[in-house]
Formats: sequence, C-alpha cells, structure tokens
Amino acid sequence: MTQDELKKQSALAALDYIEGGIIGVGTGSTVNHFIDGLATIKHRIDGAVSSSEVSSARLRQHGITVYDLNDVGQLSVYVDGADEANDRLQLIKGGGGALTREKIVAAASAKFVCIADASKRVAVLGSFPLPVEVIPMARSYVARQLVQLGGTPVWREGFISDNGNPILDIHGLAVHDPVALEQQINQIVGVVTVGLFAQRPADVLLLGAAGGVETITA
Ligand SMILES: O=C[C@H](O)[C@H](O)[C@H](O)COP(=O)(O)O
Repeated sequence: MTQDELKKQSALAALDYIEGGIIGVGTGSTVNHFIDGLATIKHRIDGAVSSSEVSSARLRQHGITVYDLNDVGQLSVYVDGADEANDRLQLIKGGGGALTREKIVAAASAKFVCIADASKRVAVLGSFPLPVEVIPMARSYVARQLVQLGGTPVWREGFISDNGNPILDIHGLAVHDPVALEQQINQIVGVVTVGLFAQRPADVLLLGAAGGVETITA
C-alpha cells in the first residue's frame, strides 16, 4: 500500500468516532480523506468547525456547514493529522502551517482523534522540524531565543499562515520533555503557537499500516 492509501485507511477509521452534532476538523492530506469520508455520513452531523481555510472550502464543497468556533459550544470530537506522534500521543503538528487554529479547535473539543500513517510514529519527537508561528515583527527575535534552546530555526520563506503570520521551523531538536519544551517556547514573547501538542495530546491515535489500522489510546 502507498503512504496515501495508509493515510486514507486511518482517516476512514475515524468515522467510527463521529456521533453527531458539530465536530472539529483539522487540516492536511490525511484530513482531506477524512472530509471526503465524512461527506458520506453528513446526514449524521450538524456541521463542522474547521482549522483552516483549505479544509473549510473542502467541507463546503461537500455541502457540510462550516461554523465559527465562537458560535458553538464545546465540540464532541476533533479529527486531525500529525507530522509526528509518540507513544504518549504527544504530537508535532503544523507541517501545513495550520497549527494555531488546530490547537484552538483541539482545545475546544472533548476528544481528539489523531489520524496518520504508521510512518509518523516515533520514539522521540523532533526529527520533523518543529513549527512555530510568530508575530511578524518578532521573527528574528524569536529565532535567536530558539537558538538558545538548542535548535536551528529556519524561516519558512514565502509562507504566511491563515492568521497572517510567518512560521519558523526548528531543526535539530530531540524533544525528550515535550511538555516542558512546549511551555518554554510558549513563554517567548512574540510566539503565537508552537506545534507541540504535549500539554493537550491526542486521546486516540489511529495509525494506518499494511496490516490494518492500529488504535492507540492514552
Ligand atoms: O498544519 C498541518 C497539520 O498539522 C497537519 O495535520 C499535519 O501537517 C499532517 O499533515 P498530513 O496529513 O498531510 O501528513
């Protein structure tokens, strides 16, 4: 099976976690498969809150109503992909630049179901460059602070998030204490969001592999 087929397998497995109401929907190639699958059961939900303009457009194309998070209460479930996941269901996210809205929608959801192909599973987070969204004028300042933390930040040139901000990708980190690093980076003035989902990890991880979907729970 191709990596994309494995992503699709995990994405479709997440449909079992949809119980109705308004759900949270993430961003990325794995989530695109989920949205397409969601369209087949759209009569079972009232709509979605999305973590990106791209996902909102795809949801609307399928006739699924997209709500503003401010207009709804807590979401029952949030389904999103990841760039890396460890066995404690802590994640690196933001390869597609949607980390800030993803973290907000995840925080507003009772359950976070993460979907990915099995190649995303790692023992130690950090081989995938850790995204950090920053306020534009703070980009260089934040980069210098990140160097002091032992990483090598690289400006994702030419990219602007849905929120109008640049992103720094930190290379060369071995994240042995994800919660502590998330807190440290959050405290740097000018940081909007770090793509470490450790303080609020996923609740369920569905990993697509050749032998089927592996379900890992917290
Ligand atoms: O900003 C993007 C998101 O965090 C994605 O969920 C993540 O990059 C995984 O994307 P994909 O499903 O395309 O591998």
